[in-house]
Amino acid sequence: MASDREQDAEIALAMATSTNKFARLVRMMMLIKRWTTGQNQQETEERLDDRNMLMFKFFETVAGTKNLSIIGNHQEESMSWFNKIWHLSINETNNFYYRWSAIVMLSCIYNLVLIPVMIFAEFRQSYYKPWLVANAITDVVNLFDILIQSKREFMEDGVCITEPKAMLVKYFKSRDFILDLLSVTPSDLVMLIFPNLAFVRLNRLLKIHRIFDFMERTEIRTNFPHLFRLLRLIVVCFVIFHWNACVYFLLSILYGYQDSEMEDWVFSYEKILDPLLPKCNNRLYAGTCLFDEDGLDAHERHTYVDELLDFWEPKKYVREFSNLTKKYSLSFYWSSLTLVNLGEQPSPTQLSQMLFEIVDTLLGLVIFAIIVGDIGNMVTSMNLARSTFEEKKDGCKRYMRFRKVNQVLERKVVEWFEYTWTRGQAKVDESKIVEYLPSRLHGQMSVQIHMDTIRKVRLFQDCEAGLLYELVLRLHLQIFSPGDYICRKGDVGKDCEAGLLYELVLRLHLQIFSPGDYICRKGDVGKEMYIIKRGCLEVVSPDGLKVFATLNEGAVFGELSILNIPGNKNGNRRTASIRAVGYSDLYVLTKDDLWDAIREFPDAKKSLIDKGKEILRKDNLLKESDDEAELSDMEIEGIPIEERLSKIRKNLYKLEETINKYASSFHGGNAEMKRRITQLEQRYKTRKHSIQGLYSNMNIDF
Ligand SMILES: Nc1ncnc2c1ncn2[C@@H]1O[C@@H]2COP(=O)(O)O[C@H]2[C@H]1O
Repeated sequence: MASDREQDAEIALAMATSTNKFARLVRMMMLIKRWTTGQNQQETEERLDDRNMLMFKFFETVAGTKNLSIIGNHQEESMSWFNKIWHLSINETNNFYYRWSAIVMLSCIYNLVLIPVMIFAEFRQSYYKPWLVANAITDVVNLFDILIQSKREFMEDGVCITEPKAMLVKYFKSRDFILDLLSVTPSDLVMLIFPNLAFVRLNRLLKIHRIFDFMERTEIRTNFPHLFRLLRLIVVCFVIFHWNACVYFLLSILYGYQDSEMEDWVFSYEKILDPLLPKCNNRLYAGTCLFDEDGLDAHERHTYVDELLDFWEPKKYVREFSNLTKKYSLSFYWSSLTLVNLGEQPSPTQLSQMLFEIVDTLLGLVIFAIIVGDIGNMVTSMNLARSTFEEKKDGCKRYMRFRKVNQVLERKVVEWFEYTWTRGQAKVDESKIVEYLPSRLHGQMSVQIHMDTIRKVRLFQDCEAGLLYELVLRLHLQIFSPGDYICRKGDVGKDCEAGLLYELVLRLHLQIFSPGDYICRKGDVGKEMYIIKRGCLEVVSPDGLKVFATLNEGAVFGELSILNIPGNKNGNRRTASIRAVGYSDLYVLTKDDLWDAIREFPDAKKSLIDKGKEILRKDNLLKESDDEAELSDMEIEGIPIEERLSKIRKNLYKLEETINKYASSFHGGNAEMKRRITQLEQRYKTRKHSIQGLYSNMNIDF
């Protein structure tokens, strides 16, 4: 029969691999049953008896096994309790540290809220003992936090340091250690003599930075950043209002609020009376519970006010609130009104009251500005994706109307916008994310997203993993509208003219010229060709006096100098000057773009060159030659041989630079490595005995 352990392993394995939910549920039940009937009791007891393991198990339970590490894990069983704790290291990016930060944050917030509340005598009297117990718990958390902090891994020269002593030294030298130490100083002992002096615990607030630390971590982790920021703002406002309310009440105590009246600046019971409520529900029992005003003028109520009071006297009751509630709520009300600069409270009469009001007003202004700014930022960033999308969509619509795009195409574009928005595609800018991420992470992400899809492609099924990885990195998503042709028969060879025109159109961009502007001058090196979208242009002599021809909408010019026509007497120089007559909109196509496009269309290229030759021949600018066939292939390809050579030269320089860079970084790395090995050797020499002791404890031959 298989052992319990083997059976558990089998069950667990089956659970992990099974896709059937019901089967998983049944197996889970079996496991729980086996556990509750104590089949593993002996094993469990053995484990619990092992005191050495208890402490580590605690960490394991809170953190999950993967979150903590012990140097030399394989020796874990034989290590003593102290050794296990000593060699423990905590990575601050893992879940354990995050959860622990949450506990420390709660303890800080507890102190932040409860310390000033002790100003209220009623609270002190009612909750003194529970308060002391809770204080003790938070103090234990703070003490334990010192241990956790001293076990935090850190980075040095890009290396994660997990050596116990190094972690300890790093923490002891830090500012956090001083704050942590001061915050656990037992200042509460003063309360043995003065039990009401809750403010002696103020040193606990030195750990307040842990609240901000936790908030930062949460902001990075959360999937609802806006909601989190809103909650954070509310909590911060509450804490500030709360402290201000407690200080207000402290001043009220100092000025003696017991005999104060409605008009006094300090707290007064007269300002917050218990509310009077009707005993009966006047909406349900209108007949018996509502004063009958039939035949009376409701505007003249003062004439029958006594009657009204007599009617309500037996039907009313007082909803009593405790003094603590009244004191706190009125103080909080005062504090919030003052801090948001609404005022409307009795004016201060004493110097300290005035100072407090001034400080509050200034603080209120700052808080108000921060709140307004924060909420403004939040709203802007919440709507950023939407507004960017709207801007693009509206811009596109305006453009289509301006360019008089037909309605069918316009509708299609709008539908495409709608589709990309509803599918979430428009809400993220994938290209920017790719730019931002390091290439390795981008690779991992692409593998996650696309690998499943690419594996399904029959063509790639037997490919090496490396090739698939390379392919996945190069994939990008494109959305097509219903009815769109993704490709058409005959596109593959790319030798049809329509295909070339399509390629060219994609590369065109618009330029507008003013009347009298020269688009190009005779003798310039040609780098672009032009298509007239709108306007009128003239082919003129270099001095601009003689007009050879007029070019109108739809005409093309500037192609002769960029086609590299074999035998062109002007080479790559302009054969004439072109001047705009009125405002002219021209589509510009660069030489590189033209050649990029026509390289794939050999027939179209030949016909373009032939047309160019015809024009040149007419103007006697073509050098007819029999050995045309001998012309360099490279020249026909579009890039003259000199240009190619200079490109090769440039690439060689670049290669040389890169090799030099890598060589120098290799030498630098070597030196650094040598330095570190020497350092390590020195460290080993100074701590030889302790290291040998440690390894002998772990039963490793040394
Ligand atoms: N006589 C002409 N009639 C019309 N267009 C011309 C004439 N001569 C030159 N061109 C155009 O003007 C352009 C000037 O630059 P390119 O030589 O590159 O190409 C030239 C032709 O496209």
